[in-house]
Amino acid sequence: MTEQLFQHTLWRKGNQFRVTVLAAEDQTGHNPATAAVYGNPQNDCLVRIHSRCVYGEVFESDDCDCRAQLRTALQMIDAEGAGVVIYLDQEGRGEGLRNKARGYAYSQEHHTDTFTSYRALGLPDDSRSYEAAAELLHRLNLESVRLLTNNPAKVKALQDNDIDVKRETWTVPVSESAQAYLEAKRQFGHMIVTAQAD
Ligand SMILES: Nc1nc2c(ncn2[C@@H]2O[C@H](COP(=O)(O)OP(=O)(O)OP(=O)(O)O)[C@@H](O)[C@H]2O)c(=O)[nH]1
Repeated sequence: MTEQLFQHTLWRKGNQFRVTVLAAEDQTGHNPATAAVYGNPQNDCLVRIHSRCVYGEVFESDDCDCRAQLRTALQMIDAEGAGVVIYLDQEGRGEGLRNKARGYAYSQEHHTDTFTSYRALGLPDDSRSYEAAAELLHRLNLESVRLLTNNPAKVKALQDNDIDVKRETWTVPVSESAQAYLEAKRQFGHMIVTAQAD
């Protein structure tokens, strides 16, 4: 089925932005890829592709960097006046909340990091896909972007979908309790330079 863009505006901290939802017309029951589009983004604009984390973003858990990254990306793009934040409903690195919660419980019982726990539970390290994000960028006429990420899989996924990517190195200050998570991501190949505690 052909996917369509559904668009409208919202306000954030006094600035208006455009919401762009990429979905099949009759798509209900799960959340499609969504973009917050600031200003009039052109090639080489700042882009953040962010996967859902209910613990960090909604419950304000300090155990991961998800909330800090999302807020920082929104602030940076808002400050530049143009750019895109794409939000993907890919909780728990694509495994969903049930398996994410199982992983957390396993980690707390066995003192393992998140990747070790997933493996012990027979789950893939990361089952996310970024095709919908690439499609959204194409629909926004963006062929090259400055991507806010430390995750090489996101860079490769966009490149594989014919988008030229310059990785925007960033360091988002996070609390002490997120350091173990950052270290696990680093060992898994994320290009995290330093992790600052606030
Ligand atoms: N299983 C599990 N998933 C987590 C944990 N903390 C965060 N996540 C998930 O990890 C993913 C983080 O996604 P993003 O913030 O988009 O990106 P990233 O892969 O960390 O890479 P960056 O672009 O560098 O931030 C989301 O799917 C979260 O739900 C955790 O402790 N355990």
